[in-house]
Amino acid sequence: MSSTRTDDDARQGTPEGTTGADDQLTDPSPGELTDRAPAADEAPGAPLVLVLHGARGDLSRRSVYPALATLQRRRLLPQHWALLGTGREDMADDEFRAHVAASLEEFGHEGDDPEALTRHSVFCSEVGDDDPGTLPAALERVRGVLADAAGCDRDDVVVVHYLAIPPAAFEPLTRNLGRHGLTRGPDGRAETVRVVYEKPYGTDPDSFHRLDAVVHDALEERQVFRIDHFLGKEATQNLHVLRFANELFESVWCRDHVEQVQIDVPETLDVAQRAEFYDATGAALDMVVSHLFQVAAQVAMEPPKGMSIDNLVAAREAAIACFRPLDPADDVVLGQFEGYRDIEGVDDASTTDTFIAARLWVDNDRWRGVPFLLRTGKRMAASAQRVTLVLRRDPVRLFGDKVEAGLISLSLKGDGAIEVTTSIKKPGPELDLVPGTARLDLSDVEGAEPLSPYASLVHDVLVGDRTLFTTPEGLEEAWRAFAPMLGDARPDPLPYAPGSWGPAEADRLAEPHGWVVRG
Ligand SMILES: NC(=O)C1=CN([C@@H]2O[C@H](COP(=O)(O)OP(=O)(O)OC[C@H]3O[C@@H](n4cnc5c(N)ncnc54)[C@H](OP(=O)(O)O)[C@@H]3O)[C@@H](O)[C@H]2O)C=CC1
Ligand SMILES: O=C1O[C@H](COP(=O)(O)O)[C@@H](O)[C@H](O)[C@H]1O
Repeated sequence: MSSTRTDDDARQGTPEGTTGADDQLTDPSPGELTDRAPAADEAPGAPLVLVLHGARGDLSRRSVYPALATLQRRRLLPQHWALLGTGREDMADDEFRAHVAASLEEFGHEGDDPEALTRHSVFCSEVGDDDPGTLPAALERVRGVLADAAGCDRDDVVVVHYLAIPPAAFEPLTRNLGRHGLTRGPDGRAETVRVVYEKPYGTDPDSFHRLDAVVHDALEERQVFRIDHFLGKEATQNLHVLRFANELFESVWCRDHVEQVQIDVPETLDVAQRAEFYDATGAALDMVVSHLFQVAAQVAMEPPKGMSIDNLVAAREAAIACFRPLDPADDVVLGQFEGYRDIEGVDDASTTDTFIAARLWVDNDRWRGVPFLLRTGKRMAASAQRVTLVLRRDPVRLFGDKVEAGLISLSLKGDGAIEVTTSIKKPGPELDLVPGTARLDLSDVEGAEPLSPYASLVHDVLVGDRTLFTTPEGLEEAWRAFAPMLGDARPDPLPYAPGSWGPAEADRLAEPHGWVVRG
């Protein structure tokens, strides 16, 4: 998110703008770490220890190692760094390095250099309630080695704890990090220690409050980075640039010109790989209260006072504060795909939603009366991640009903794309109006070097940029708006055929235009 950083944003002694070396730790065993001299064109940065809790887990393999490999390849890691993987059972360093390499083999990208990552990697056992495990000692040793190599004080080494562990473990691990003195630097300063929380950060308002109280017992808010990876997507980051840097878009970004906003994430994906997690969660909790609400807020926000981190976060959260609590009776349709209950790990009588379509209202002057249509589900007809502003039709009606609604649409998938659909004259002898779409794939932009959401967000953590992370105030408002879905008013999920667009009742919500993503 560096394009929006300003000089006065807190950097907290971070390696902003550094160009990391690609091989400085020739033997990463704690106590034996060495470093090579930086090349002349490598800017120095604060050394970094990334402590990856849950290093053997699915998210680490699928997303975190590939993100680190990308950052390493793109020279976006600081010059001196190390990866400490943790787990409740110990593991030999060599085995861990093989695990990282195998993960990159499976989930990495062309050009990744596993060795450039594994030479920085060591494994240690997780901190427990009473037993500190091997982590605190390993951290101290690595901190010392990196400080020596960088020629800086041990106090200046930045430590990032990434909690890639099940959400139920967030509270106990946070307590244990505090208990074993891992939430502060050696000099007691908070600035050099950051903690990244995966989603979900609480599964209802109570668990959110409980977790946040534990987190704030152990950490200062500025140390906390709550990930919502939809905010890290290139196209999501482009939303406010598209709008605030271009009069063409900003001038129509309001109720006078926009008839509907659609945030649509249908997925063909099944849930069999994680049936137990999914059956306890469902589509609404998995996607809406987190990702879709945050993206809705990115669309709905008022122009921030400036482009600093604080201003952008405040603008996004002010938008969430205007979300009207969902009306489960009128504005929500839940679905469950046929055959879901036959999946191993799913309760035979499960009423878990695998689909949700919801109409969200944003009660402010800009958006009053404009429905924000949110939809997502598993086993649907197609996969897409699309934000669309459906524009009001030709106000002077010169062309009668021939004019299709104009669309401003962003695809959040992959590297992202921006599309504008307008009515045009079909070239030819007649005055035939047809819709025409201009599309810009963000990866085609000259000089573009798109980052995956995880690479982008991990990089932001390393440089201390909190723009794209959620805050307790914003989450509090998100839970307030979602709360009616947690009570007795929650509608029963309607059955839908796998490979379909969900229950037909969901089409009612998107009238009069209908869902833009239709296959
Ligand atoms: N997987 C994904 O694609 C996504 C995951 N997430 C989030 O990321 C986090 C991790 O998910 P994922 O990797 O799938 O989860 P896993 O179930 O794979 O667990 C990750 C690791 O956490 C450790 N672990 C398990 N239970 C505990 C515990 N009680 N205390 C401490 N450590 C524990 C285990 O390591 P060990 O046995 O070595 O201790 C395990 O390998 C979750 O919060 C999830 O919601 C978010 C988006 C996508
Ligand atoms: O967090 C989640 O997101 C994915 C979809 O996001 P993607 O960008 O990684 O495709 C979703 O499939 C999953 O259920 C949810 O937990």
